[in-house]
Amino acid sequence: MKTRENPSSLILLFGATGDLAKRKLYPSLYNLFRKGNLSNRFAVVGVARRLKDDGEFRNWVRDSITTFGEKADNLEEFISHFYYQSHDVNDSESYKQLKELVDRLDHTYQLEGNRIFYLAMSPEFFGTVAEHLREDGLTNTNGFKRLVIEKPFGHDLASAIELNKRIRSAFKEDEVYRIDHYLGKEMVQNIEVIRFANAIFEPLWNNRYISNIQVTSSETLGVEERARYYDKSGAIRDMVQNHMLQIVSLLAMEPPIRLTTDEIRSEKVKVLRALRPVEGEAVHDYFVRGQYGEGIMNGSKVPAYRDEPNVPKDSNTETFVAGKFLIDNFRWAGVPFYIRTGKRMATKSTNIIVQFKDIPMNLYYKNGSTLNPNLLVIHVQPDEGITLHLNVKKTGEVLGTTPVKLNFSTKSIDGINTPEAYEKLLYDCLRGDATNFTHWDEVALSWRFVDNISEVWTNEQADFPNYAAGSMGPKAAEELLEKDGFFWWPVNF
Ligand SMILES: NC(=O)C1=CN([C@@H]2O[C@H](COP(=O)(O)OP(=O)(O)OC[C@H]3O[C@@H](n4cnc5c(N)ncnc54)[C@H](OP(=O)(O)O)[C@@H]3O)[C@@H](O)[C@H]2O)C=CC1
Ligand SMILES: O=C1O[C@H](COP(=O)(O)O)[C@@H](O)[C@H](O)[C@H]1O
Repeated sequence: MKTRENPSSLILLFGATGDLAKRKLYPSLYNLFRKGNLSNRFAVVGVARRLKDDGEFRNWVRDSITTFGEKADNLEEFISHFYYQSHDVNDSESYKQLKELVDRLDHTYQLEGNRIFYLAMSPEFFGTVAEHLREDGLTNTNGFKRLVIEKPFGHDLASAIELNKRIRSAFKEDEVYRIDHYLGKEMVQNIEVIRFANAIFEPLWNNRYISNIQVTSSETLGVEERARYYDKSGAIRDMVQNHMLQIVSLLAMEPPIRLTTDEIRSEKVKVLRALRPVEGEAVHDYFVRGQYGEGIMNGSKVPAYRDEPNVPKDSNTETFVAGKFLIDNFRWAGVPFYIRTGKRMATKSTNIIVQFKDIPMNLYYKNGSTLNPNLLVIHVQPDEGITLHLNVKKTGEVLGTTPVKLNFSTKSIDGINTPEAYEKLLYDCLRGDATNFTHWDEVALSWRFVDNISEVWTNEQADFPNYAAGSMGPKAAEELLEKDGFFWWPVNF
């Protein structure tokens, strides 16, 4: 057991009866516990409005783990650390009671005043809760205090600034852990290692050798039960402002001088500062939006976005975005970074394809044949690994070449499933490592970029739907690359 090196902590979880807590947070915490990555000195206080006592709450947590996680022998021991308070976060009086409970558990479990406040609830409450935590003395502690905050962090730059002000009235920047769960994914974390630990890639990682980079994050699911949130957000705010721009930052950043949180984040910030703004009419040249119509998926008919529950029949919200980013610095001048993401697409897949430039001259030219470009594919999900596409001699021929793939899969080397993103991020937070959480500067710069696009799209009614559920998005997304002489490589290439 590694428990001794892990700090004790009380985890105060707001939104304890919600979907995220049930599907991700309890199973992840339990995984940490059963692997010895959570100190035995911990307690979880769940907060939500629903009336429950500790026993009912523990049943809820147990159910969530047996349904969505992996069960093991010490599940009951784990669950005995859970407590519940029924509490409306707008009700000022409840925080006093909460403080009493927290102080009592602090003493019982010898938690040394260490506190993690996790806001797994609708963003409209983030500011209110943070302020109450300060006003009612919950943040007044001798141990560490950390605020984990779910996305979305604001709806645009102005609302993000406002929210940040409220949060910062109670927590310092280095106490705020803004979750972007893509930063917890194994292969997203691997981008830095692939780049900075391999002599064969680092010297080529620039505009002299790379022609373009493509990042695809396609989903097969539709909007599900989340239309009330999603229809006000759309894919640009839901996926591009955070996950896609984070991936682009990691792909484009300069090597940090050392692997500290501040150094890594500051290199990512520089990329976001170097993003060429896309505004006004240029939005139409650089970005494509789409909304799914009805279609066939897995042999069954699925409805159009506008026919999903709680979606207005004339919704102008995009469920698909493709875009081209240009990064105006010495390393990347002239190299397009293409991204696309959408719901109800043909396949669930996230991957990154780095396309290298053609060699200066083809010695193996035969009957009009061309050499395939070298590609480095980083498979983020569902498979995790990398594939390097090369050309080799075609056996038995003098001039013939054939493409081959060198494959690495994390499963083949580790033989186990890599931990779920939330498990890694919770672990980082417990240890006080904020590297894989987004700094305020990253959030602000991302909104600044995205706001220009949203503004144009909000003011123009789109001709939706423009792609069928089960396809890879609208035709205009293909044309975005074709006009630059490229095409989207297949996602599972
Ligand atoms: N679900 C997911 O997969 C993902 C979610 N997120 C983010 O996580 C956050 C939570 O999402 P999700 O779990 O899906 O949301 P849910 O709507 O499922 O859960 C909301 C939670 O907040 C509680 N709640 C609502 N109003 C109040 C109130 N006034 N006072 C106290 N508690 C309240 C609800 O409990 P009760 O009704 O009992 O009060 C419930 O526990 C959001 O920011 C979302 O964007 C991010 C990525 C993925
Ligand atoms: O943050 C979000 O991400 C999910 C996709 O996450 P993944 O880990 O399954 O790729 C997306 O469905 C959701 O709309 C968005 O809010």
